[in-house]
Amino acid sequence: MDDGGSLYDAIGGTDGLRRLSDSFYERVLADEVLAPVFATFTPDHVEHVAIWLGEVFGGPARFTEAHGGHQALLRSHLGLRIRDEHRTRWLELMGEAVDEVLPGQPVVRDALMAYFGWGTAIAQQVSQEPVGTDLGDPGPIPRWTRQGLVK
Ligand code: HEM
Repeated sequence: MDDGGSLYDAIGGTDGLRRLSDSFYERVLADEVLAPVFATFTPDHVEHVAIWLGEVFGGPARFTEAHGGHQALLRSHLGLRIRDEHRTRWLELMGEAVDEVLPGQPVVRDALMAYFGWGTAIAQQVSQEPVGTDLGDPGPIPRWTRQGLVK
């Protein structure tokens, strides 16, 4: 079946994801709802998010190999106490970033936003637990295609 290829390729690989991550963080840091949540932001985040998304969307497993894998990602969100309004705003700003970086690609947009809807719910849930919580083994980093989560 022709499934249109990986989302990673559709976005333009790691460079495309860097552009997406850059555009997103520019918006976050200028946003009065989210900027305070990202008070510990450093420029490394842009690259780390691009690497994470690359692995999720079918690119190389670089987050697993060099950045602590699924568990490290979950741990980054511990203690943030993300509220509904934060998550809603996160999704709005990511939607704007997708529109800027990938204009005129509604099918890819829908697939990305479906992942972000799913992933932000997990981030919000984990963020209610205090820093240092033992998360156990969360398993490998999830993979997401145009058909959704790979089971
Ligand atoms: C699909 C959803 C999400 C993904 C893929 C994601 C990805 C990431 C990644 C890769 C990092 C680590 C950055 C680094 O180590 O440099 C990170 C950290 C962070 N994320 Fe998320 N995130 C998501 C949802 C959210 C949401 C909904 C919020 C809040 C509204 C949020 C707030 C933060 C903050 C504040 C940090 C920095 C924590 C620190 O200082 O280490 N994230 N996120």
